[in-house]
Amino acid sequence: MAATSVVVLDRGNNTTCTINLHGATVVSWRVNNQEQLFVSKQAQFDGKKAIRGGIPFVFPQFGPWPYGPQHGFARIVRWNIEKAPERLPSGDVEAIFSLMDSDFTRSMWSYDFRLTYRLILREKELHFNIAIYNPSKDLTFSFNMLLHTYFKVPDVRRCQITGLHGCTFVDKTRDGAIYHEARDVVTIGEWTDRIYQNTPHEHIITNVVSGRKMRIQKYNFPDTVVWNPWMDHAKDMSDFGDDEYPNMVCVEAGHVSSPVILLPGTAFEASQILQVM
Ligand SMILES: O=P(O)(O)OC[C@H]1O[C@@H](O)[C@H](O)[C@@H](O)[C@@H]1O
Repeated sequence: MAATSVVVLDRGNNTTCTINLHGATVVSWRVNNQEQLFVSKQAQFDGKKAIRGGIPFVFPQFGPWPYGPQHGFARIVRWNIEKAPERLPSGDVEAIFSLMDSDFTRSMWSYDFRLTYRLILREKELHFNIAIYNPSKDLTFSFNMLLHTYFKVPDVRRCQITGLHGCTFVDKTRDGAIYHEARDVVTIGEWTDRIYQNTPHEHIITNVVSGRKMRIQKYNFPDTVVWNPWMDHAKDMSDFGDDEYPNMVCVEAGHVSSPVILLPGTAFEASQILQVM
């Protein structure tokens, strides 16, 4: 892809965030030169499919979709730069991306919409503010949305995820059966694909890169999806190495168990903060 397809937020001190306009996918977040996100060595950047890793933006559908591609169209279309990276008085760096309906999106989903995605890079944090506006005078639409974050980890088997105790979850590895999470912390040792529902605002993942912890804070994202394809399902993906599954965990803030219903002339906002602890 052309160099202009990538936008870099540079806070200094080797702390950067790189966004590929294809899907407004965050493809790198470095804190003091340490990469925090996993991107597969086999990820494709040809602008044809979603980028395998980083933070793909899932909208307006989560999962298979009869009218379009899995996880919707937002991750496979080119977004606009609404505001190029700019340093704030605090020293933090902000950029804003946007997406609106086009012939392509209306061929799958016949609604007008305005989506803005504001990113702020702080010293050890990355902030995500999302707003979706329904400009119609009379049509209501509904959608799902999710930030499909791939965290880089040295060994997923050593990670613990907090904040899921007591939550119900849909287990996609067991035909969508519903269970109750009894564990204080969730660990991963097999193919995992779960939609935890009504989760709290905060999760912590232990043993991410450099043995540190990652804090996830989320607002207006009632669900948390936890995914790792493990060995067998890694093989099913052409853009994911067979041996890469130990080095990633997806912990995804989403609004996916129930749709967001957006009345004409109204907006929906959601946000996430990632923090290296
Ligand atoms: O291969 P995709 O379309 O990027 O999806 C990856 C995974 O994304 C997860 O969020 C889903 O829960 C999984 O079911 C899915 O396999």
